[in-house]
Amino acid sequence: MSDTRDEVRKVVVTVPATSANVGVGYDCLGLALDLPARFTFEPARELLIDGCEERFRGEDNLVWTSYLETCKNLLAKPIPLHITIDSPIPLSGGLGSSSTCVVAGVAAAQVFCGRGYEPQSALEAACRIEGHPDNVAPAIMGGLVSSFADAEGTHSIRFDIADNLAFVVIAPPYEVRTADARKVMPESVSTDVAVWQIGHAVAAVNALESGDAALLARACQDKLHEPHRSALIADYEPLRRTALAAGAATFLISGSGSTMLAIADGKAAAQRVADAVENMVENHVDGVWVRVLDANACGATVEVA
Ligand SMILES: Nc1ncnc2c1ncn2[C@@H]1O[C@H](COP(=O)(O)OP(=O)(O)OP(=O)(O)O)[C@@H](O)[C@H]1O
Ligand SMILES: N[C@@H](CCO)C(=O)O
Repeated sequence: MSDTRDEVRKVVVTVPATSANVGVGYDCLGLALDLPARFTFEPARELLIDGCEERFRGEDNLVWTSYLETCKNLLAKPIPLHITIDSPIPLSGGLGSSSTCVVAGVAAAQVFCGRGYEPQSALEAACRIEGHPDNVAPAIMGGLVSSFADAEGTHSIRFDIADNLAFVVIAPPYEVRTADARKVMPESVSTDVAVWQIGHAVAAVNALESGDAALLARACQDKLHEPHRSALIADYEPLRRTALAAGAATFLISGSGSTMLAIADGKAAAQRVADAVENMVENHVDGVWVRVLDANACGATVEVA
């Protein structure tokens, strides 16, 4: 087993927030948003983690465990690190906060093990740790990514997202556990639903790439998971009604929730949607976190000093 290299003084990994599923692409599609988490790694005498909540500062920190796992797979002895986490991504779930931690830990291990950052092997390692590609793939590659797995591994295909589309992330102040959101999924679906999903998913990818907001509105009509999961988000219906009435082209559950995502044609339209959901009088959601974001095109970046 080789030693990780101690001549690297500092590694800074920046990873964007991501929104998995994009409505009709359950467990396949994901897109990156311009809301980056920044992780700084410096060699230290012993593990030290700061910048995050106290409960995440121990040996079970996801950045650290992803770093250790990757060092092990690269047959390198891990060096202790001082990890500083600076993340604006809400923990309430649905914006890929765990994927940012996994990608950062994997990338840091590659650099400290002397391999240099390799996005393709980072993607494979991060998929193994996270268990599914729909957040880690866009977190690494940026843009919109469609993934599928076969006997040879995971294959991720990247698409650019049109500049005119703007994203409104709406995070209510409560969590939906992914395990609970997966429990409500049907065990099987009819051929009609499968055909509906395939046609709509292809159209949704085209609409996001071309910026055709009218097509996006038609295409993002999910029958696979959202009808079952929307009941788990207490404020889903009033938020959806308000966002669509204010001009959103479509309104989706981001990942497994509880965050929701409205997509609008242009920043001004997106801001109107954001203002409408923040200022709802009837059914007002106390503590809702709302941001207007662009798509992120470049994915994770790694700087080494
Ligand atoms: N800023 C952070 N600092 C430390 N740990 C974090 C941070 N953000 C996320 N985590 C880790 O990731 C876990 C959250 O993962 P979870 O999959 O439940 O949410 P998510 O990634 O936001 O949701 P989704 O996968 O649906 O987008 C936390 O419990 C913690 O272990
Ligand atoms: N595709 C996953 C994302 C959650 O991490 C789901 O919807 O359950």
